[in-house]
Amino acid sequence: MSLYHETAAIVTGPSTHGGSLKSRIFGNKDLKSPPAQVYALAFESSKWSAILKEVVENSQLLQQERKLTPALSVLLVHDLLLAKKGIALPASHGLRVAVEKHKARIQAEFTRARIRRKCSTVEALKAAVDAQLGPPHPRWIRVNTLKSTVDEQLDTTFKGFEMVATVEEVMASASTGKRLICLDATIPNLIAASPGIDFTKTEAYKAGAIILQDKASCFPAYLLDPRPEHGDIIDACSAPGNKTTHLAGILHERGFAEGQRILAFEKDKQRAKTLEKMVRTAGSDKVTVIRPGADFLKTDPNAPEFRSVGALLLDPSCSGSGIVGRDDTPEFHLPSPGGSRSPASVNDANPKNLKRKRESPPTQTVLVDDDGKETIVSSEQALQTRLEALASFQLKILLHAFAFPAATRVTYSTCSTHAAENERVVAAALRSDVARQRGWRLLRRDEQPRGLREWPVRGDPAALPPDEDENENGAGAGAGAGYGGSREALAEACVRADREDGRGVMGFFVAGFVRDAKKGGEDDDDDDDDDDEGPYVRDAQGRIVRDENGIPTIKKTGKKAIEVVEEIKGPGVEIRFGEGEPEDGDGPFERDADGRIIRDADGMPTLKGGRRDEEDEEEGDNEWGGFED
Ligand SMILES: C[S@@+](CC[C@H](N)C(=O)[O-])C[C@H]1O[C@@H](n2cnc3c(N)ncnc32)[C@H](O)[C@@H]1O
Repeated sequence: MSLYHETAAIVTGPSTHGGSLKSRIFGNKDLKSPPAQVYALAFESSKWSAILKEVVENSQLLQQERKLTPALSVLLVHDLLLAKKGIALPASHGLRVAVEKHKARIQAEFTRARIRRKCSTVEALKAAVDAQLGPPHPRWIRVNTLKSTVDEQLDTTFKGFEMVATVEEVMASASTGKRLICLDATIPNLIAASPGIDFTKTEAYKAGAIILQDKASCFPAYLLDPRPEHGDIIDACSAPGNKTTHLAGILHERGFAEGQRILAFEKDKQRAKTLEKMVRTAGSDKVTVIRPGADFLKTDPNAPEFRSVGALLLDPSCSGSGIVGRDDTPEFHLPSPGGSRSPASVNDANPKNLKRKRESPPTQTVLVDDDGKETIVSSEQALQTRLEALASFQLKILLHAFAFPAATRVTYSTCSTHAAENERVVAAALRSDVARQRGWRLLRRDEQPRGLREWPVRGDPAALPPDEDENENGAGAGAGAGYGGSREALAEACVRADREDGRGVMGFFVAGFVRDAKKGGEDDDDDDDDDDEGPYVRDAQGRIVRDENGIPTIKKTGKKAIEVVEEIKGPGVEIRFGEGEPEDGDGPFERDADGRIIRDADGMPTLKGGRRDEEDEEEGDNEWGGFED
């Protein structure tokens, strides 16, 4: 089968089978033609197909040449008009002859299509067609400080490039063919280069001195801001290793503390091999301990090996909806076999209309997450179900990280644009027991490293329900219930990147969490729950399940909390549920100045009035942690 027949089968096959165009082509073992050639023809023809459909229909090609199918006609006419070497078939091949016979008419229709779009040259038409794909993205190159410096790279890899001041100038060079670079103003050691330049053949790339990494993907390690005093750093979801090696680069510049390591978890053994290769090439293998096939969620945060873990970077699997070029293949427009003349669809070249087209929900989309799991999203409901499953896993990872006893910094990131995987996961994490007991809070914008403090694209407050603490003006009443402040404050602390806003980045989200090491550590009296989620039974969303009187059930015993309280409370202690705070608002036990329950040497709480709870001791139930959710 020829290149054209194979490509026609791909572009007309169901796009929901086999994932993105790239994976459908490169994963197709039956292809006879080189996959790269099939991909280039499929992609470029799709990009031009709205115009080519018009040309084929208006030239009546399909009526004249009955053996041509609509898909074949678009592919062949594409190469006839736009490929440097024309149709890639021998001159006597039937398909080539069938199209070239009508060359004059086809070219005349192409000229008419161009003029209808008010493009004075073919170059101008090409630029209009490229505009369909949104702003061109620069090549982002992170200089790996373990192996090189920006100055060294400017003198070698980027010799001959012209330095400009802004990324907008770099992006604009897509149409001029100039080779431009600029030093990024947000992330240290990051360079933006003109779109379309292939750096994978350079010596620096092969040696691991430069790493191709989108600017937004550099946010998490920079926000985590790892330092020698943080002890071991966990990268919980590491492969392919962009952020693992970035962490190593930052720590290298600051100087690793004696024995300080990066512990890199990767559940997928196959992906762990890529991680190993990347870590080795980047020269960070001596400071990185890779756990191939290890599930971060199965680690015991209190295990001695994690005693000195001070910071964790969490970049879990997500829907990947922010990734540039993952499934951005333009629609393939087929000409009508009947040859009805196309209306002069000038709107197809109007970038405004094209953008609207891209944004309108596709009839059927395939979500491909980092685990390679594909979900056909044919309805809003199917998308919501997938997002809920991802968000529940992402929240679990975050709460697990909060439980590491010495941890004081955590970053949570996704390459998703969905609030369900982003702001809402952050809000749910802040509402969790483990966050409250250990004192985790968001790293405010004014506390972030300068580059991200100044980065203007922030979280979306509208994506969040009002906080329990928030008054009707939207102002937060302070920490405590809910996520401890206003929606605006939470959103301001979150960092987003928008792939459509002309800053040349992929869609991304990151938030940082910090806590005071003294609160909720191993010795903290309040921190005696069964697991990360506290002592009460919870629903799938992590909310405490209460009965009609507002009474929670204790996980360990299966008893209603009131029954236990009845068991442990002494005479005269009145506890009211469902009306807010019991008694004076602090519960029945004595508390210290910081509000923590006072316990004796055996860990038993002391009831107000001085009585230690005997029955509780008899039951052997010393897990009681008060009334806080
Ligand atoms: C978004 S990717 C990470 C990208 C990576 N941080 C980078 O910048 O190169 C998510 C990765 O997490 C891995 N993963 C998912 N769940 C995991 C778990 N429970 N424990 C460890 N790794 C996990 C997936 O296999 C996938 O390789």
